Amino acid sequence: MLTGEASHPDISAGPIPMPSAVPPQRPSDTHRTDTRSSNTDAAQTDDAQTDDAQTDDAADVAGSLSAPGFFDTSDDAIDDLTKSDGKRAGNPDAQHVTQGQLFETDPPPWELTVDEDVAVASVVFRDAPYGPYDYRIPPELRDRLHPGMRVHVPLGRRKRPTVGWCIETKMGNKTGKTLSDVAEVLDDAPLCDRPLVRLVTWMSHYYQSPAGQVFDALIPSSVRASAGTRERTYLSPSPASADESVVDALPAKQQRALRLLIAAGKPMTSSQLMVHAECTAGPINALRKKGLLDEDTRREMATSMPTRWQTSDGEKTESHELTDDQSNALGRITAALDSAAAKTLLLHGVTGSGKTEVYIRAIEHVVKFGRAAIVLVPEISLTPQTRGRFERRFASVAVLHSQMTPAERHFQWQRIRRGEVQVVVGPRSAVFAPLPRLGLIILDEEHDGSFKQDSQPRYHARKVAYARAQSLQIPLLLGSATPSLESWYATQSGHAELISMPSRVGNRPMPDVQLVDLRIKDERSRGGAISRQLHLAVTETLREKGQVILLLNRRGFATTIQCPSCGHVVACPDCEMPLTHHRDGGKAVCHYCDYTIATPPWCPECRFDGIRYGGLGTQKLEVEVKARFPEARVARMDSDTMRRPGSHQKVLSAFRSGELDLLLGTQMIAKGLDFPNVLLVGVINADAALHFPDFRAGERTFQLVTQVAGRTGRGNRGGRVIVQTFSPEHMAIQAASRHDYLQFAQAEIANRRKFNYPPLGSVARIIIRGAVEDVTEATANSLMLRLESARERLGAEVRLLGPAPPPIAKLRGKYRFHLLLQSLDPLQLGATIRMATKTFKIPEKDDVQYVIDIDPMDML
Ligand SMILES: Nc1ncnc2c1ncn2[C@@H]1O[C@H](COP(=O)(O)OP(=O)(O)OP(=O)(O)O)[C@@H](O)[C@H]1O
Ligand SMILES: [Zn+2]
Ligand SMILES: [Zn+2]
Repeated sequence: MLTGEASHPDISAGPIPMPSAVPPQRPSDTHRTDTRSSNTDAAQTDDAQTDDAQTDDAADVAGSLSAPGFFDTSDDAIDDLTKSDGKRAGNPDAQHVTQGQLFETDPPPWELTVDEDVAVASVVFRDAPYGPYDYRIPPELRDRLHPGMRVHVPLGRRKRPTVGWCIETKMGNKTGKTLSDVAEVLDDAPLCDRPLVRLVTWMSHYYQSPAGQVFDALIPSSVRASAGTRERTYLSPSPASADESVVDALPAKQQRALRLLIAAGKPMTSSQLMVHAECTAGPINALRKKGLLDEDTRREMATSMPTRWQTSDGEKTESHELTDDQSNALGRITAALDSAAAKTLLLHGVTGSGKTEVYIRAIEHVVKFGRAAIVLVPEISLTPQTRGRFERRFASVAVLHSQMTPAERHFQWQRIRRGEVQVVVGPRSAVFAPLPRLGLIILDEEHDGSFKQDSQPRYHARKVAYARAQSLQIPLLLGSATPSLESWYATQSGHAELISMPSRVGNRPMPDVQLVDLRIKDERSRGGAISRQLHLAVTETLREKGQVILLLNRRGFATTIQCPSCGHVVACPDCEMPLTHHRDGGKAVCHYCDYTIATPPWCPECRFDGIRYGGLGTQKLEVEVKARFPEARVARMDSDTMRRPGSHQKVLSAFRSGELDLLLGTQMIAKGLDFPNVLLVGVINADAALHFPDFRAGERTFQLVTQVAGRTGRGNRGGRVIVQTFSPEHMAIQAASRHDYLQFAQAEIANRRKFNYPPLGSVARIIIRGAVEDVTEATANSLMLRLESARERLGAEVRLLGPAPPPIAKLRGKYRFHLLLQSLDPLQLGATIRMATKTFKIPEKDDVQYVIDIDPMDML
């Protein structure tokens, strides 16, 4: 039984298990949002803080909230997140023992004096990586300040008060020092509840990102800035107007307005009064000047929110009778819900097996008990189709998406927080939706790369969802036809429960996949991208009035612009990567930084007239398709054609209604689409991503090919797939062609085991960037030395690689180097980085920054 609040342990009660320090003395005002730079080491303070760096570092490592790895860690780590950790917090001389006695600490060498009568707030900041720092709460602020509110406090030598977030209030100053006072409380009510505050501190620790930045990711800026509210000035009669003789001496229009306002008995805005008194602003302003009106300015919620989304794309309301696979899956999910345990479930259902219906039924079960659910989807799947499916089945759905205005975002956030919403559907940031009675978190297409944020804090929504579900003791449901190896491995190691849906709804067969070997000359088409076989298949499909999807995962027209005479390749001056030629507008564009120039008509090096466009992008494919199949109605979908809000849904509904015959595009056409009349899917070049210098290259290729192949055979007319490749024998492509996830997963796990790559071990990456190449490299080298010595001091088993230039060795004018860390134990890995960077300083003149990326999803 899913019961009420009581069955969910209250994790909000206890203090946050992170050590506190006094405010730093040498802070920095010049911190950049996404990076640690030269002098940001705010925790670098006086006396005991640095006297014995080893004790201090180790205490920090151990006393902090341990970072749970994704499934692959001991339950102790999770306990840290779920339990109020009273025995640790504020008791720095306790013996902190984590895995394998690794971080046992000596008692600190100084005596502590505890002042029990002082009310203390622990505060974290945006640009101070360490902390929290303790401040005294003056008596007049004691009742007003709660965790989750912002405060103004003095920080180091800064002249102006700094904004910080209060994460804990407590009695007793245990720092042994005199604390500075909280200067001001900035919010009337907490911006997030205790469990979310705890999630922030966990994320800050695990991702090694300042907690203030994590708060910024958690709370929409419009909420922080209280956008969506507006100031309105209300008018009421002033005391002077009580004198009848004064009122009578007025011009007629002014009299009428004033009498009306007195009669109304409640304040009005001047525009309301103008309507009622049928006058212009003139008489009202005159009354103001005479002091006959009192003004009161208030901030109010703007009430009605316009929405720019259409809700339906013509699909009928559906409530299917469940297939056997679906009922079995639902049964196991409801069992998990009823057990009120923090179970992780992986729903592995082949494409078209009806996973969405299972999600909806599971949420119905949650809603029945007065609870709510979050459904995370890849941003690109936030189509009206997905949205409609949820909106038709639940009374109150909040859909979050990136094209919302700040006011809309604010409005939805408030609704969610007030408990008015049953289901939140949104991309990765929706994992933070402040639902007061959350009962289930779902990640659809859980393997999708968009769940990882590529700016600070570099979190993965799956891991954050896992942490949030654990802390609330609720189930986490992951769903995919091509699960990430992380989630798959969790089912093999007993950390997650596997639920399989091996067949399609209605027992439809999986589509036939045919591989075309592009190494064989006869298979390639002369001067084109479409092989003979694919050409034939498209022709047949169009003749049968079926629809076609063609996947090419590269936008633009030509991917290199090269001089055949001297060999010069036109490249980005800031990134040194080849520019891509875009035919619309004749532009050459850098796909890494958007640097754009007019495509040069001759070679900029040798002036040779006859520069060549090599490589294939979607624009060139579109030209070829239109030439080969002139009668077909074709649309292209990639991030160039889909810039305008709504263009995505426009093309998809045209395709659904049969106004288009052929859809070509990048991976955005590979996901989630459910169109029964698609009889053919063509993959133009399956190896495009296969030979990337990234251990996930095979996994990505398998996922992409399997997912796009899954777009066909979803109706009663069958479907087939043609995959063009230069590597037909590659395991990922072989497995995808047979729809054999298991074969792929087993072979790939074996590959990863050789190097302890995730999911077997953990990886972190540190990117160092700067304007001067050798200074940047020298910084990378000295950071490496620090990592080596931290590893030694901790006795941590961590492999260190680098520094080396990554594939993108220069980006936006900055040289880049990276370091890779690898370990079987995420705790040791995190601790090594923490110790190495804690006191790492880069001289300001070097202008070098570094970024820590825990569990990186790409190595570029
Ligand atoms: N029990 C059912 N009976 C009939 N049709 C169903 C049933 N369940 C789902 N469907 C329909 O089957 C189609 C496929 O379902 P859905 O899109 O949920 O599959 P999926 O597993 O999410 O696939 P993919 O991973 O490819 O996105 C949809 O059109 C859906 O309406
Ligand atoms: Zn040339
Ligand atoms: Zn560039």
